[in-house]
Amino acid sequence: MDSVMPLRTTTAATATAASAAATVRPRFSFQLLANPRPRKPAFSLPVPTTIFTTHRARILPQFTPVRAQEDNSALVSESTIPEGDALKIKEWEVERFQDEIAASQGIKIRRRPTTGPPLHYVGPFEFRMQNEGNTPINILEEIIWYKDKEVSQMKEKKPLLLLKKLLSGVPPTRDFLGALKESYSRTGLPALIAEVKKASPSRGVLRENFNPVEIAKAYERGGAACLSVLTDQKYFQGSFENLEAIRNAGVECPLLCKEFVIEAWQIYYARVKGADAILLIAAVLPNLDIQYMIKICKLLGLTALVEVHDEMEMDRVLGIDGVELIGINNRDLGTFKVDISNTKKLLEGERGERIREKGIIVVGESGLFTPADIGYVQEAGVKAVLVGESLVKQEDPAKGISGLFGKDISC
Ligand SMILES: O=P(O)(O)OC[C@@H](O)[C@@H](O)c1c[nH]c2ccccc12
Repeated sequence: MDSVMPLRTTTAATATAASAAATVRPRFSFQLLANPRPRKPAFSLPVPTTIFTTHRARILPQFTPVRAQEDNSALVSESTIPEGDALKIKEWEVERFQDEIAASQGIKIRRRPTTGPPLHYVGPFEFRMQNEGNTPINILEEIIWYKDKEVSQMKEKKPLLLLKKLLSGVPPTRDFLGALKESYSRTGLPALIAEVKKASPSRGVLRENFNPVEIAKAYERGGAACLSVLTDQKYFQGSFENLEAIRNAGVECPLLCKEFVIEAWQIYYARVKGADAILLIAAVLPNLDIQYMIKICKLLGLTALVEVHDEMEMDRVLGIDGVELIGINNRDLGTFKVDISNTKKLLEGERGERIREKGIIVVGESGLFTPADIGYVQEAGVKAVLVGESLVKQEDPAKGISGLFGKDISC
C-alpha cells in the first residue's frame, strides 16, 4: 500500500484527478478522498494521483466532473478528458509500453519513475508519495532516472540540429578498435583502456588531487592504447569538459566517452566533445536501441563498446548486428559486487565460440589490480582490459601501468 504524506493540505481536486486516472488505467486500485482532512499527518492513497505527474512536468489534470462509484473508483469518458491531458496519458502509456519491451528482454532498469516523483503537486498542494514506482531499485536505476532529467535539460540548451551543425567543425575520430588490436599485437598482452576516473558511487573519491589532463598524459606515457573518460558529473565527478580538455591537450590515444547513454542525442554530444568511442550498457538499453545506436555510432565514425554483465545480456548482444567490441563488466552496477571470474564465465563454451567466430574483441572491465588478474582475464579470452581504480590511485599512473602488467608496456 502506498502512503501519501500531505505536506500542506489536501483538496477535493486530488480525488477528481485520482478518479479520472483510475478510469484511464483501471489496473490501479485506490481510494477517493471524499472528505479530505487538512493537516492530517499521513493517510493512504495508492498510485493514481501521480500517474499524470511525470518528473518532466507538473501536470495538473483539470478533469471534468466525475461520478463516484460505490467501489471507490469513478467514471470519466475519454472524450471528457482535455486534449493536453489525453496527450500526457498517451505519453505515459507509450513509456509503460517501452518498459514492458525492456522487461521482456530481462532489463530490470526502468527508464524513469512509473508513478511520478515522490514529491509532486496537485494544484497548489504538495504531496510526498513513496512507492515502488518512484523508488529506484538500485543505484543504476537511480543514475538512469537522474540522467533522463539531465539529458532533457541539456537537449534544450543544445538541440540535435545545433549539434549536427557543430559536427562539420570537429576533427575526424581516431580508430579506437584499431588502437586496441595494434597494442595487443605489439605487446602480446591485453590492450589497456586506462580510465580517467575521479570517484565512483561504490568507492567514493579515488584521487583528491585530480588533474584529468596530467593523468591522461601519464597513461599515454605508460603505454595505454586508449583512454576512458568518465563524463557523468553527479555520481562519478566526471565531466565533458574533462573529455574536451584531454582531447585538446595533444593526447593521441583514442578516447572512450564513459557515459550512461539513454538517448541518441548523447552520442552526437559525445562526438562534438571529442569522443572516439562510446559506452552502451546492455543492462539499460533494449536490443533495438542498441542496434539503432550502433548505426548512429558508425555514421559518426565512433566505436561502440557494448557492455554486458551476465549471460542473458551477452546473448542479447550477440544477436545484434554490427557489434564489434563487447565489454564484460566484472562489477554488477546494481549491487557493486566485483568478481573477475565473471569475465571467464561469460566467455566459456559456446558463447566464447560464437564471439571468436564473429571476430568480436572482448574487453575485461573492472576490479583488475595485479599482473595475475590481467593474466587471468587474458587466459579467459579478452584482448583488452578497462582499468580505473588501480591506476588512478597511483602517485604516478604511468608507473602504475608497469605495476599492473608486471612489465613496461610503453612504446
Ligand atoms: O575502477 P575499476 O574497478 O578498474 O573499473 C573501471 C571501469 O570498468 C568502471 O569504471 C566501469 C565499467 N563500466 C562502467 C559503467 C559506468 C561507470 C563505470 C564503469
